[in-house]
Amino acid sequence: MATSGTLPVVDLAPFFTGDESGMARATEAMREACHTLGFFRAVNHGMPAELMKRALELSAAFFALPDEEKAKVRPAEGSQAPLPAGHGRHPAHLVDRYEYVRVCHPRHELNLYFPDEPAGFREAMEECYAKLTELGLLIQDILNDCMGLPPGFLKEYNSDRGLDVMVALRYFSSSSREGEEIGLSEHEDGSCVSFVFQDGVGGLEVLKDGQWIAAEPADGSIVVNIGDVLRVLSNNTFRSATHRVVRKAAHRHSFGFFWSIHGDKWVEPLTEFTAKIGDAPQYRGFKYNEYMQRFMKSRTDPQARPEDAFSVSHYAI
Ligand SMILES: O=C(O)CCC(=O)C(=O)O
Ligand SMILES: [Fe+2]
Repeated sequence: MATSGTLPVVDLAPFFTGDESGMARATEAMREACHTLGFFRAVNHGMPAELMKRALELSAAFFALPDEEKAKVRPAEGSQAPLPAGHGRHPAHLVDRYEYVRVCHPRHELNLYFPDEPAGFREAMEECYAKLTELGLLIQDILNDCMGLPPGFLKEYNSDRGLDVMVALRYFSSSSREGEEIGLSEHEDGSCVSFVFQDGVGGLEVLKDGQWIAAEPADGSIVVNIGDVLRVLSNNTFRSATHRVVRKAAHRHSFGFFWSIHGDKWVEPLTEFTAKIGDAPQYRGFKYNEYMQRFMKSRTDPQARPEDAFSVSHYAI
């Protein structure tokens, strides 16, 4: 399989030109990547390279503002919002070293804290959100095929876009002090599927067979990874790989987009991966909200010790 850096590459161009045999090849490449690594690099994905570059530059300009400016879009301490939009930083007790601006769907009432500065940042974020949503729909359809599900199954199961979230991130440049190498600690994503585009600095790494492999930056491409929801639905056929970000000599900027599901949805291994093929389910079912709350708490709760970290294996049978 083609690789760029170390990730498998999936060329989505055929889905825009209608080339049937190209679509079949891309679907096969995606299936293989989801089975073996849970990560791939999408190219010709429909998201304009100019937009990604502009959004990354504007986010860098935002993060370079003095803290008083960034504080204007920071939710109040103790905000009750489930996913407070706006500016924030890694929890102080963690080894992680990053800051972020989180936005929900542009029409969502949680977006109370949306930066006005620098000029054009808000518009670029909204454009990215819209384009990533289109890409999410396309990838979801292809994944539906990869999983051998009835046509339109995932689209119907996951028809609510209210919990999707986009995050502009800045990881702080490395420090010479020991124990401070990490930008974002190792984790699996709680999404259905996640999307990342990044500047040229690098630092995203994926765990494969006990080895960290670098997801090197490649201009214009988007890193796509499987989250825990698809891992459970597919009864572990699709991998939701552990990944992390290590700090580099320069600040690193990236955008993450997390394609989620409605909080009331029930998540359990689908019969296509269990009864219909004579396999036992490897997870018991759960309501997505319950999982998400525990997942978020494990990543942000100041009391949490790393060894207490919650993961989807909590539901493993
Ligand atoms: O910034 C990145 O490259 C990855 C971010 C990530 O893994 C996450 O936010 O879950
Ligand atoms: Fe992640």
